[in-house]
Amino acid sequence: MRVEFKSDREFDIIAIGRACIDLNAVEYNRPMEETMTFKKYVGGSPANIAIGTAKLGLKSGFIGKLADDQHGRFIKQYMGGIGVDTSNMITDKEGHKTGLAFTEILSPEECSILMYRDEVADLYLDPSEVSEDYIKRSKILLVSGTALAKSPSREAVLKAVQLAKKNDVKVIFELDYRGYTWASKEETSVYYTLVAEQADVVVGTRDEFDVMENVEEGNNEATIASLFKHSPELVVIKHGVEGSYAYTKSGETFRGQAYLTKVLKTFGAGDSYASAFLYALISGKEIETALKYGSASAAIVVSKHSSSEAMPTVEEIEQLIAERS
Ligand SMILES: Nc1ncnc2c1ncn2[C@@H]1O[C@H](COP(=O)(O)OP(=O)(O)O)[C@@H](O)[C@H]1O
Ligand SMILES: O=C(O)C[C@@H](O)[C@H](O)C(=O)COP(=O)(O)O
Repeated sequence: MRVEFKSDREFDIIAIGRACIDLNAVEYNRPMEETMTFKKYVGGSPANIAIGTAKLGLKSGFIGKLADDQHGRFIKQYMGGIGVDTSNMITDKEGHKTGLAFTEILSPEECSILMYRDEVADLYLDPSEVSEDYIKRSKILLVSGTALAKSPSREAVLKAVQLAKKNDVKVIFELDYRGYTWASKEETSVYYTLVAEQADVVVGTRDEFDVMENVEEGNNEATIASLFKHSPELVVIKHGVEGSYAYTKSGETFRGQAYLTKVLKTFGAGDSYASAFLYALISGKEIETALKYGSASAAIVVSKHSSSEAMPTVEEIEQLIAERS
């Protein structure tokens, strides 16, 4: 089965949410307390996806708010340089800061992220800064769940979703749960459910769907039974190295196997997976093939040091799939 997109759109994908900085431990396989050097990359899940899809040759754009400082300027310059349209990346004028994510790589399997996200510019995106003229030029609006964590970014995203639906732009909801940013899991559950029920495609890990449903140890069957009563036509549930499942409203289930690789760190898997999965869907590939693209892209990124800069090309993804078939 394939997902249909409007063909007459200038942009393939416009992402909305945070564009931040990742500071990845240069000396890894040790606790962060013993790490003295960090390498700077652009980060933030939706920014990583905009970059990942641009590297795959899609026309991508971004709606977000950047700090008026060196980090904000670096992010805009880097994303523009990769080919992401930055015309709707607004510069904050109220002194808010760029979000920072320090990554700890204790071992390839034990990674964690220490986030500095107080008063971050991205959560100050205002609804008045979301343009219908921009959104309606795209096939997809990619919404990051973290952008729903606080007002006014929350209302900006809700407005963007309304405008996307009005203009037949497919809404892809990446749950992207970052607990640190939210007041409570109850609150997350309310806003995740609100947007998931309006989205066309919902993507997340099993744990993230549990947060959305406000349950412990939920199951995929219950998740899809509930979501398919509403707008979603496709739900993708990721289970880490055990792979992923795609469920369609018409009743099909597809399984994507992870491609085992020499892992350097585990973060970046989700964003690289989403980039290549969406690339394949937009390119008209079957869902089963799109799962392979997502898994191969993730396998490449977990074997490298960064999330954004490590995003692969189509050739690298196709080569890995061919080698493993
Ligand atoms: N250690 C790993 N080795 C290879 N592929 C992986 C690994 N971890 C995750 N992946 C791939 O990345 C996808 C997304 O990973 P997951 O950990 O579920 O998401 P997230 O990074 O959003 O938490 C998985 O479905 C799998 O294909
Ligand atoms: O999303 C962030 O703010 C941090 C990311 O930039 C970081 O690279 C990361 O954690 C990506 O993780 P993923 O969800 O496993 O792709």
